Amino acid sequence: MPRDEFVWINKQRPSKYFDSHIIEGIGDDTAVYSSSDDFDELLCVDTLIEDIHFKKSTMAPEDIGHKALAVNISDIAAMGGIPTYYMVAIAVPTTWSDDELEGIYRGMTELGIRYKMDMIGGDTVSSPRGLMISVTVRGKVEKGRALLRKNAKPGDLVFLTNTTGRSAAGLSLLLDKGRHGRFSMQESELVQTHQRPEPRVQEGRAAAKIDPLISLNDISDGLASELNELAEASNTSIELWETHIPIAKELKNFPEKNYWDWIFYGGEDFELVGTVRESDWPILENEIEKTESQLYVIGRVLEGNPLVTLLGEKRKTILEKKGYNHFKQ
Ligand SMILES: Nc1ncnc2c1ncn2[C@@H]1O[C@H](COP(=O)(O)OP(=O)(O)OP(=O)(O)O)[C@@H](O)[C@H]1O
Ligand SMILES: Cc1ncc(C[n+]2csc(CCOP(=O)(O)O)c2C)c(N)n1
Ligand SMILES: [Mg+2]
Ligand SMILES: [Mg+2]
Ligand SMILES: [Mg+2]
Repeated sequence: MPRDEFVWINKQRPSKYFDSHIIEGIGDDTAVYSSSDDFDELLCVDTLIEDIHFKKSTMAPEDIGHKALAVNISDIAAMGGIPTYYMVAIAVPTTWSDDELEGIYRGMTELGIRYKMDMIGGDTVSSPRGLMISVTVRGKVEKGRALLRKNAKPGDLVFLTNTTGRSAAGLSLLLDKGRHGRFSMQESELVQTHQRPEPRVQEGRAAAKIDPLISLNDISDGLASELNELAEASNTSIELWETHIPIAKELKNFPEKNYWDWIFYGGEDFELVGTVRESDWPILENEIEKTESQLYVIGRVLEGNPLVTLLGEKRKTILEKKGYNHFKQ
């Protein structure tokens, strides 16, 4: 039987933590620990590997640098936090030139500057095959206000920023034509979403204003997978309403018939999905209006076993946790 990434990680979870300052260890988008009277610290690490997360044919060096930092900033956003510092570990094969490495750092630094983040260290090694870049990001959030997955409560509305499936559609185009291929305007939008995801920090900060605290997750492995994680962490059941799921205009015009697979299971959207009490919905809507993002209600949290279901006009289907799973591809 193939291993499952999530089952495996759960097995590594220590039964207790020595340090009483740890608020959340393994199990959310970032670790959370208390540091001062005003702020809690957030810490996360995500890694990109050549041929798994990118190929030279799908991403320019600048895109790889941007994305390696962006996916981590996205985890800070998913906690409602502000990113502050980062460290970079890189393993480099001889097949990568100095210019390409400069490009990676250019893409990363440009994004870091936009968020006023400081790069404070890292590590450099050689690699026998394939480039690896692993970024560790530290962030902060007002004391006791991290937006944990377990905050979802029965009765909450499920919300999503913008649309999903665009990154997977962009990847499909890139695998087909290569990054120097000819793309229509709409195709270029999809490609851009895949290569340069924009972390939703402003949106996470907007969500963090709501009291009591809401639940939030960023979408790396796919909408279905992330909602299953929310359901598991909060011991609730989640029902999605098919007619409420937003479909990006670029997907509607896409010749590919089955964009629903990309929407639910594609991954790497780095949008935010969460749950909010119905009475707080207008406040969230008002706060998100101040950002560049659209906000959609896509379902409701119910009591019951951790499960994600999709209610269509005629039928009800279970959305399995079958997004991207590193041990199952
Ligand atoms: N090898 C590992 N050892 C210990 N803890 C891990 C390991 N891999 C992941 N974790 C922890 O498991 C939890 C879930 O990690 P995961 O990487 O799935 O979250 P994510 O970063 O939100 O998702 P993604 O990596 O798909 O962007 C986090 O708390 C993370 O720190
Ligand atoms: C060349 C190429 N092939 C496939 C993919 C798709 N992909 C890779 S990892 C991942 C999930 C998120 O990763 P993680 O769980 O590490 O955050 C997805 C959707 C890609 N980006 N590039
Ligand atoms: Mg995450
Ligand atoms: Mg991770
Ligand atoms: Mg992540």
